[in-house]
Parts: sequence; structure tokens; C-alpha cells
Amino acid sequence: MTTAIDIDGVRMRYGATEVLYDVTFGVSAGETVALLGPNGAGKTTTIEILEGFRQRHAGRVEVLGTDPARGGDAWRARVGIVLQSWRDHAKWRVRELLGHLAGYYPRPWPVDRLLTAVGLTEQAGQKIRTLSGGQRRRLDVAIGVVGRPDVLFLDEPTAGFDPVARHEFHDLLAGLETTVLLTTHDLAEAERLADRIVILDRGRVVADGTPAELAKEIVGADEVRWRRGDQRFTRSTPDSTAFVRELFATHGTEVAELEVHRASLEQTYLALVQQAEVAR
Ligand SMILES: Nc1ncnc2c1ncn2[C@@H]1O[C@H](COP(=O)(O)OP(=O)(O)OP(=O)(O)O)[C@@H](O)[C@H]1O
Repeated sequence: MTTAIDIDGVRMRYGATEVLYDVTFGVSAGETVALLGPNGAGKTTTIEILEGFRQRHAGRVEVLGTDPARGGDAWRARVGIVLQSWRDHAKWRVRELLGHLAGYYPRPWPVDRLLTAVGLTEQAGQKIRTLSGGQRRRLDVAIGVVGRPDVLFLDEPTAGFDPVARHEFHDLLAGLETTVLLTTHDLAEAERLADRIVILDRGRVVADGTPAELAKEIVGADEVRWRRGDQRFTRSTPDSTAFVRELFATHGTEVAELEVHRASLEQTYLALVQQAEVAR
């Protein structure tokens, strides 16, 4: 598979304070990866390096085959970025701003389709300063995708969204067919959207894999629940399939209300962060 984002051994410091020690991961074309980690772990700094807004001190970075530090206009047109709110454009109207920005790209989304996709059709004629916080964020997302980018960077895209807006945004992303790297503190969102999860902790990648792989590697056990007669049972097991096979071999049709639970991303994440604390 083609690699869309490749970041290898990246180090970065603000003044004398080192914040990234060794950030290494890749994202294949078409993949959605969620970058997770505690406050101050270095997620935004990493994204800003990938966007070409910050310089690294060491390491190699390529986005769509180009070092972002040297990306020209043609490269930039293929990269979508969701920045924090566009406060400078408060007097512009929503449709007007999107139409204006679309003009910079060779194959932009038709503005009305984009307005529908982000749920801003009703606000199309409003001035940006009159939008609610969540509507403003939807506009940020629309601005990020207006040029139909090949790679999209989203830094906490749904912060401040109500549950319906969040749901609609997830559908929007699922329909994009773009490589996506997003940061979020919403683990359910990460689990829903991401093919892979990369966890940063104090400037280092401490985990990288699918939610299922991470659950297996870090929590190491599934939980199996069942009922037999009046009695309810719960067991933790590293291999739930073998366990259930054995359970049926022993008790056959007496086994009822069987449930198998893989560790959620939230359990995995908390276990990992706790392990990192202990190792400190
Ligand atoms: N402009 C800056 N100057 C100095 N230090 C900074 C600057 N920006 C970020 N930092 C520091 O770098 C570290 C990493 O910050 P960064 O914003 O990348 O973390 P993050 O993982 O995105 O955190 P959060 O989840 O809180 O958004 C933090 O310790 C932060 O205080």
C-alpha cells in the first residue's frame, strides 16, 4: 500500500524544552489514524510538523512523498488542514468564504454539496461571527476539505459538537475517501473512525495498532459472561474463542446469555497510560 504519511525519529524542542523525543509512525493512503495521548503529549506539535507549520530538529518526515518543510503550492493544494476557528473572517458569509477558498483549488467540492455535507445549508447566508460554536467548527471542517485533499489533518475536529453534529461529522468523514490523521480526546470517536490508533505519551509513540490489537497487547484479556441455570458467571481470558469452545464442550445447551467483551479502547488507553506512569 502507498504510504501517505511517514514520520521517522522526529525530535523537536521549544527553546530548551524537548517535547518530541522519537516520533515514528506511518499512515497508508486511504487510512484513518487517530493520534491519542494525554494533554501536552505532543500531538498538536506533531500535526503542525506534518502540516509544514513547525520545524523539527531531527528525523525524517514525508507527506505525499514531500518533506512538508519544503512543500510548495502544488503540495499544499493536496493537503487539507482544519485549523482552529477562522476568526479573521468574521464578517464573511459562510457560502461566500467557502466559494472564495474553493477558487484556490483545481478540483474543489461544489460549495452547496459541501454545505449540505457539513450541515450548514441553513446558515449559508449568515456572517461567520453569528455562528454558534459548533456551527463554526463545522465551517472549520468544511474549509479543511473544500479542496478535496489527498491527506486531511484534523486537530480535535469535534470538540464542542453536540451529539447529532458529531454523528453527522463521522458520516461525512467516512464518505471522504481521503487519508486522515486526527487527534481527539474522545475515545469512542477514535474507535469509531480510526483504522489504527497511535498513542503518544510525553513525546514518544507508546502504542500503534488497531483497537483490537492494542486491546490484546495491553489489556490482554477478553471478558466472557454467561448464565447456567440460575447462576451467572464472568471470566477474563486471553483467548475467548478457545474458552467459549471449551465452555460449550463441557456444558453444551446449558450455557445461556453468552456475551464476549473485548476491552474497549477506553480501558486499553487507561491501562496504557497507567503503565507509563508506573514505569516513570
Ligand atoms: N509555542 C510553544 N512554546 C513552548 N512550548 C510549547 C508551545 N506549544 C506547545 N508547547 C509545549 O509542548 C508540549 C506539547 O504540546 P502539544 O500542544 O503538542 O500537546 P498536545 O498533545 O497537543 O496536548 P493537548 O491534548 O493538551 O492539546 C506541551 O508541554 C506544551 O506545553
